[in-house]
Amino acid sequence: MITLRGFGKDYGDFTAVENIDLQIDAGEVFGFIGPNGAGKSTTIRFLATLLRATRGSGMVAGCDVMGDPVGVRQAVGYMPDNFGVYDGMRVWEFLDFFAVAYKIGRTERKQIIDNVLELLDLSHKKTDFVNGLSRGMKQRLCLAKTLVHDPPVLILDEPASGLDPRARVEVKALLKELRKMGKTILISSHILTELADCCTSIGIIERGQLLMHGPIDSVYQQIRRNRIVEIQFISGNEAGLSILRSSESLRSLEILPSRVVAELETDDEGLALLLEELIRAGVRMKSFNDRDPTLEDVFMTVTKGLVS
Ligand SMILES: Nc1ncnc2c1ncn2[C@@H]1O[C@H](COP(=O)(O)OP(=O)(O)OP(=O)(O)O)[C@@H](O)[C@H]1O
Repeated sequence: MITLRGFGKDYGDFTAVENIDLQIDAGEVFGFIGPNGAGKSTTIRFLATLLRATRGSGMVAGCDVMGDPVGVRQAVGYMPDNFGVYDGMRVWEFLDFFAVAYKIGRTERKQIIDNVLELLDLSHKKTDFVNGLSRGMKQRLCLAKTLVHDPPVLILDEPASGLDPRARVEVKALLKELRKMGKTILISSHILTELADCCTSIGIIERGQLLMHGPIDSVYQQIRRNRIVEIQFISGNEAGLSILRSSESLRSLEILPSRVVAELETDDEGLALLLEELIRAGVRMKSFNDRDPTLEDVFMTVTKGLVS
């Protein structure tokens, strides 16, 4: 549904995105992850036909991004990272404005607006002024406007940024609903945990380079050779830390107030030996937990060496 071939963008002599190759299949929810300034919005704005590529090309729903921008716009619902509205615009007028832009007829528009408002739980705000809505509701309204022309592809730039936890949960639930409706979704975020449970695949971008991408399970597996162990000491902390530090398999060590998080390049046997060594040295622990990597672990592992 979305393909990038050698996409790159320079702003003057600054390279914001190098050469990205990417493929997102129909029905996927692709999480585009990277810190501020990594090149997410630049890539997204290209796919939304708002920016020309310096090199490479892209296809969305069978339409060439640069050769057939009108076709791409018809296929895409785009949510920018920030959006403005005219003063004095009511919720239904905002949606009507976009529906007219997509050349949807008057009677059809009324029905569509009611449907998307219902889907996004905004029916009761239909005649309110947009500027009077809470941030969470504004984000939902912006999501609603991406749906008015029923596009197969949604491209959402940080849809949950600045929202409180409850509103973020609502956005996630909506994404799941939209996926069930068969939409292909590209969603960007710099908050990793935000995307962990709603994506089917992810791409990690850092300084304009796509460092890794693929189905979320295979990305986890690729870093699975590094084990993340959380240890809670009761006593013998110093001896415990010194054993960890002298372990050849140690890749990183994070000392938190409540626990120690060690990343070790080892297998089950290696972990068992380490645990034995700690116990033999008299270190007392209330937990030694080999936990599954989180999206954050994936990100830290993948970007290692590139993030200064
Ligand atoms: N119009 C522009 N002119 C010059 N530099 C730009 C322009 N737009 C973006 N950049 C630069 O390109 C780089 C990538 O920016 P981009 O907005 O794509 O990153 P991002 O990953 O979306 O970050 P954020 O999460 O902060 O939005 C940044 O260093 C940014 O300063």
